[in-house]
Amino acid sequence: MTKAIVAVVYHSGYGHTKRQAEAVHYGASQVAGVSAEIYAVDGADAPWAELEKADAIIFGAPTYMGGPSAQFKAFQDATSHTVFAAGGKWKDKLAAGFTNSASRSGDKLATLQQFFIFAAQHGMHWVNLGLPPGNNSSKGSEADLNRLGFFIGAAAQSNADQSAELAPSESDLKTAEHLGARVANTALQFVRGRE
Ligand SMILES: Cc1cc2nc3c(=O)[nH]c(=O)nc-3n(C[C@H](O)[C@H](O)[C@H](O)COP(=O)(O)O)c2cc1C
Repeated sequence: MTKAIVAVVYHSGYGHTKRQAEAVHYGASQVAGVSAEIYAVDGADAPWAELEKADAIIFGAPTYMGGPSAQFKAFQDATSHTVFAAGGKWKDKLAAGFTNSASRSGDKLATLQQFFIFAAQHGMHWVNLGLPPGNNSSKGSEADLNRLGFFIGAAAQSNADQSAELAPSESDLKTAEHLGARVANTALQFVRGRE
């Protein structure tokens, strides 16, 4: 049976984005034939060998000051040496992204766009969220999948005064699961196609 490896690599300062990352990982792990892995990173100390083996890498970080957290950006910057200059080790892998922040927008789009550019620099193929926007009509609600209305990746919102046990919302976690499953299914298509 065809096997594909999907790696989730993320940073979380206070645990909210960790919960989102775990939901992405869970979604990927539910797809038959996929081995799903999850790694927390903080700067250049990262599982480079494991990431090189993955067919898809899903990037995640909280949005801090309108971009990925500095800890995750330091991980990204380290790939200049460990991945790019080392021979384009991530070329033709799949990529996707997710982010979480306190405000409903909070400039999360800037973080996801930054991940997209980062993936393109490595020659990776970007997988978008693939869900219609939720909660954008009189019949919508906060329980809708993709309630924040993103297309490029998965977004989550965590109230600034709530701990990671309470936020992000169930709908945001389900949206994250959807992204993980979508990337996993797409990774299987790519692996089968290459075979
Ligand atoms: C340094 C810093 C900068 C932040 N900047 C933003 C921001 O630009 N937009 C926003 O909506 N929330 C911002 N927040 C709130 C966090 O995104 C929010 O608390 C998030 O849930 C933290 O995720 P974490 O628990 O995974 O670290 C910021 C928080 C910190 C600590």
